[in-house]
Amino acid sequence: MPGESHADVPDAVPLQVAMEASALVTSNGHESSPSEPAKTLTCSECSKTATVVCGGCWIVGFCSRDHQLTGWTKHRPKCRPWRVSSSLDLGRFMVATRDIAAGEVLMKDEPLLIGPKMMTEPVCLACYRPVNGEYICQDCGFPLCSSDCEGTDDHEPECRAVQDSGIPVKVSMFGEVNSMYECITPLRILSLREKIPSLWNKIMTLESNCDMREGTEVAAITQQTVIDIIHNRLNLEEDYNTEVIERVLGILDTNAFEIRLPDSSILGVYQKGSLLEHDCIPNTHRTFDADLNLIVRAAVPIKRGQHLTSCYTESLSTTGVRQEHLRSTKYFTCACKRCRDPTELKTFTSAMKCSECVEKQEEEAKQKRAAERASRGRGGTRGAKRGGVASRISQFQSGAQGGSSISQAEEETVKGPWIVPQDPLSPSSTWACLSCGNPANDGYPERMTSVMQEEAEELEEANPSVEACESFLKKWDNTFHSNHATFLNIKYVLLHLYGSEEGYELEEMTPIHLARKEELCQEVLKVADVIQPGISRLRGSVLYELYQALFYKTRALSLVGAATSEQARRMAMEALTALKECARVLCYEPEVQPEGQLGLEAKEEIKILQKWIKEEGWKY
Ligand SMILES: C[S@@+](CC[C@H](N)C(=O)[O-])C[C@H]1O[C@@H](n2cnc3c(N)ncnc32)[C@H](O)[C@@H]1O
Repeated sequence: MPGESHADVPDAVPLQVAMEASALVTSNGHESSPSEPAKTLTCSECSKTATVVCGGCWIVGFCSRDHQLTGWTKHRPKCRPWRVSSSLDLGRFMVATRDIAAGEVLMKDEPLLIGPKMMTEPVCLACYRPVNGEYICQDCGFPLCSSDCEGTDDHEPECRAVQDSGIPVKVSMFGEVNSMYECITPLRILSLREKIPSLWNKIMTLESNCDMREGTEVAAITQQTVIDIIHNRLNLEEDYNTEVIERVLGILDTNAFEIRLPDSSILGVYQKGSLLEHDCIPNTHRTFDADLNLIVRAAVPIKRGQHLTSCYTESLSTTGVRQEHLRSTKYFTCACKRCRDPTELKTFTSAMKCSECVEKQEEEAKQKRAAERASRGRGGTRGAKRGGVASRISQFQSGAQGGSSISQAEEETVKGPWIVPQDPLSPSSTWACLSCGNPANDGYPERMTSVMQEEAEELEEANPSVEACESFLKKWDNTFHSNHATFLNIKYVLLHLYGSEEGYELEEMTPIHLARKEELCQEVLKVADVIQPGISRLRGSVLYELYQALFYKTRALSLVGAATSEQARRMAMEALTALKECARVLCYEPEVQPEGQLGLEAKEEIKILQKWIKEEGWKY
C-alpha cells in the first residue's frame, strides 16, 4: 500500500534457495521434512508462477518482492516459521519451516481460558492472590481479596453455579489445599458451551486422552471430587453429564499450562501452545506476558524440519520420575534421546553408585598413590602434598588458570561405576552397573531413590541451611552419582545459600566457601547445559551465582595478593562471561518474575564489572 512501512516484512527468499534447502533437510535425514515448495508454487497475490517465498515462513510464494510487500497485510497473521503436522505416534505437532535463531518468537498465543489450579490453597478467583477469608463474595461466599474483585467475568461461572445451588460456599481453612477449588477451572470451561460456543469449540479440538484416562487412578480421584461437586453439590448433573466433565478434565490434564504469578500459580489453556510436542530436552522456551499471553521462543537454534518441543515435566528429575509423570498425566511414554539413554547423555541424573566398584577403584587409587609416594621417596618431587585449606586454595587458583575442579566429571565415561536402568523406558527395568555389569537387587534403586527423595523434600520444606544441605549431600554421596537429580536440586538450593545465609554473606565468605559456591554452580550448569540448553531460567539463575562466586573470588585473591594480575584478569573475564550469558538468557523473562529482575540486574552489573576491570588496570 502506498506510504505503508515495510520495515517488518521478512526478506524474499529465492524459490530455488528454498527448494535446495528443503532437499538438504530431507537428505540430512531429519525426522520430518517440511512440505517442499512445489515447483509450480504460485504467487498468492496474482497467481503467476512464484519466484520467491516469504522469508518469515518459507511457505507462501510470490512472483516478486513487490507482490510480497503488497500481500504482507493479508499474509502477516498467518506468517510463522512452523507448520502443523501429525503422525500416529504423536498426534499433531509443529515443524520448523525454516532455520530459526535462538530467541526468535515462534508464537504469541492468547489464553482460551484462565483458572485456578486444581490443587490450590484458597486464592482470589479474580486476581488469584492468596486469600485469608477477610473478604467473601456477597453472591457465592468464595473468598476474594476485596470488593474490586467481585463481579468479574472470570469469576462469573462458579459464582452463578453456587448461587443457583442456593447454598453459599463456606471456606474456613486457609493456606492449605482446598478440594472445592478443583471444580472451578473445569466449570469455567463447561460454562463456555452455552456462553461462548466459539471458544468451547476451540477447546474441544484439544487432545483429551479420554480413552487412555478411563479406569486410571487419576480418573477415579477426579470422579470423587470434581464430578461429585458438580453433580451433587452444585446440582448440575442434568447440564453436564459425566462424559463431558471427563473430557474437560482430560483436556485440562493434557494441555493446561501452569502460569507462575508473583504470589501463586494458575492454569491457562492455549490453542497453538497445546500443539507443542514434549521432549525432555526442549528446543523452545516459554514465558507469559502481563496479559497472560503465552510467548514461545526458540531456546536454541532450530533447523528447518525439526520438531518444536517443550518439556511437560520437571526436567531436573530422574528418568523414572519424568516417565511416571508423563504416563500418568499425559498418557504416553517419552522416547526422547535423554530418556532412551541409560546415562541420560552422560549426565547420570538417575544413576546410583556401585559400592563394590567404587571400593575397588579406591583401593587401586590408594595403591597408585602409595607407589607414587615410594617413587618420590626415591628422589621424586619433595613436599608435593599440600592438604586442607592450602590445597583447596591452590585448587581454587588453578581453576582460575583454566583447570576445573570438576575435571573428574569430564573424564567420566559410560564405563564408570554407575548403576543405571538397562531399559529406561520400562518402569520395571533391571538396573546394572556399567563397570562390572552386576545387576542391582530388584527394586533397590527405586526404594533408595524414593527414600532420598523424601528426605530431600523434608529438607527443602524445613528452610534448609548450608550445614543441613552439605550433610545431606555427604550422607548420600556413597550411594548416588553426584549429578543425581535430587542432588542437583539440593545443590541448586545450596549454591544460593552460599552468599545469602547469615554467616555466608558474599562479602564475608572465605575463599574456601567461594570455591565451593563456584564448584556447585559449575556442577549444576554442566548438567543444565545438556538438559535445558540455551535460553533457560535454570541456566540464567545459576550463571548469576557463578558470576558472583567468580567476582568475589577474584577480589578476595587480589586483595591478599594470592593471584597474579594475569590470573586475576582471567578470573574477572570469566565472571564477565558468566554475567553476559546470564543477561542474554534472562532478558526474555517478565520483569514481575524474580528471574526477570535478575536479568535486569545482570545487565546493569555488566557495566559496573567492565568499569571495575578497567579501573583495576587489566586489559580486556
Ligand atoms: C499437549 S498435547 C500435544 C498435541 C497433541 N499431539 C494433539 O494432537 O493435540 C499432548 C499429547 O500429545 C502427545 N504427545 C506429545 N508429545 C509426545 C511425545 N514426545 N511422544 C508421544 N506422544 C506425545 C500425547 O498424546 C500427549 O498426551
